[in-house]
Amino acid sequence: MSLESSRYFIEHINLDVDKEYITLHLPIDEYQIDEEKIFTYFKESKGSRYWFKSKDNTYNVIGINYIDSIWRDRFVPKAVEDSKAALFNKIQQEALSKNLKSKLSLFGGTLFDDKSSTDEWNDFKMVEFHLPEWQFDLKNQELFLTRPIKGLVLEELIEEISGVLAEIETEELYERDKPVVKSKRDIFPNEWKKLVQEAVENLDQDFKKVVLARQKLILFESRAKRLYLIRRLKDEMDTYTIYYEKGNSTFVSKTPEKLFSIKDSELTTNAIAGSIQRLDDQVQNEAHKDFLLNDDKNLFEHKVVRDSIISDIAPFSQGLNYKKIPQLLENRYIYHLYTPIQAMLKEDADEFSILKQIHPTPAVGGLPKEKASEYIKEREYGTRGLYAAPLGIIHEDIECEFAVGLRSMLIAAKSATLFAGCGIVKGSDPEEEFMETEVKFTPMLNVLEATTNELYKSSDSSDI
Ligand SMILES: C=C(O[C@H]1C=CC=C(C(=O)O)[C@@H]1O)C(=O)O
Repeated sequence: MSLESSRYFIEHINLDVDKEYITLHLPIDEYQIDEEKIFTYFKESKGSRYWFKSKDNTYNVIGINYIDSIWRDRFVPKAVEDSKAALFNKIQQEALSKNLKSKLSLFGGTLFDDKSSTDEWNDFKMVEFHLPEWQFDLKNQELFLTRPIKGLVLEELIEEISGVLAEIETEELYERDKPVVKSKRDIFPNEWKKLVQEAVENLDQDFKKVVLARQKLILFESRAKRLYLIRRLKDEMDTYTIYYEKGNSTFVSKTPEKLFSIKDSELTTNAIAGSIQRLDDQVQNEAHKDFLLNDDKNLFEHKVVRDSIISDIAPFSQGLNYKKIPQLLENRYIYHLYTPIQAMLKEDADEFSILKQIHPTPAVGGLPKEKASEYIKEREYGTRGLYAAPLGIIHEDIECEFAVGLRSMLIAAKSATLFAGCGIVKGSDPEEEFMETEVKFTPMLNVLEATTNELYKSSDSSDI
């Protein structure tokens, strides 16, 4: 940051005493900083940090210290919209340079559903979005710093910012200890297979699909090192990176699935459903891809997801665009059937009403949506919390991007709970679905370097 030019802008700011916060927005492209250095510098802020990187790199945002938040125990779109407007209204936003690209954002989302939560999700509320004190936009190399206006000396702030940036830049990055995994075990594996069988028997002409998830529990010898995770999360391409600390919990996801994004009144979303494993063997992979693109069960599973998303967004749209035949989405460990969808939004559309309507898509819930959601709430073991939930970035206007928290885990002091599910339709086979969930655990097992089977507890794996 050129101090001189920022000083020029600072001198022309009049603090607005009717506002609670001031946000300074400035370029940081002169500094060599990255996510690891930022997290290393702000180690004292543990429990109040996030990192959200979108699949296409539209966003690569890190937030440190939740200075203010909007939250609700129930998801009422109008109430959340009002809280968002009230929060942005408290902020005096000042740009310290011309031609800046990023926008001030809130990060957060909603829980999967309102099933009363076990203790493990206590740190997270039904709906919450956070305004960070420090928001680093690594894509555009810009910074937003938000501070209370009361008692503020603006000139000192600019010295503080350049001091902090210089220190971040010189942070030493050294080898991080990998978490020592003591054991891993599937939670109720046999019961889950029975549940799948029961669902297959319950499905009919009306109740077409339900997504059933299961969990894997990993225990560490000592506390999981967060900086180690940050480094490991850089590894996988073509997925979102979601790293979300709140209190004593950390939710981590490497999801391939966008829920939707809105930019310039255009909504972009996709249907992702229907899967097959990706192997190291090129010949076998070609056979897998060919099978997936032509398999009736997977094509049906995909079509119900696509049609449901389209009917959910239709009331908000004045034009829809998508192809009838699905494409392939190639992730590191898995292939999915994939249909990109675009919609031009009506003028009065708002992001929270769309979010409420579209989530859960049948890729994570089922069809019909209400019936499937009830089934999951009643029959699935445990609470999903942020697994398969919408998480993302919102702005003062309607622009936003939400991902679906798949391929994910919840980390507490000395444990990680991994989540994976799959779409059950008529004809699904419990053993095959079990194997598919195994594949979907791989991204998080890989982050923890816990892919080896030797770590499985020899005792009854359903015993938790
Ligand atoms: C529910 C999950 O994946 C969904 C997303 C893509 C493909 C899916 C499938 O083929 O079953 C699932 O619907 C999960 O990863 O936990």
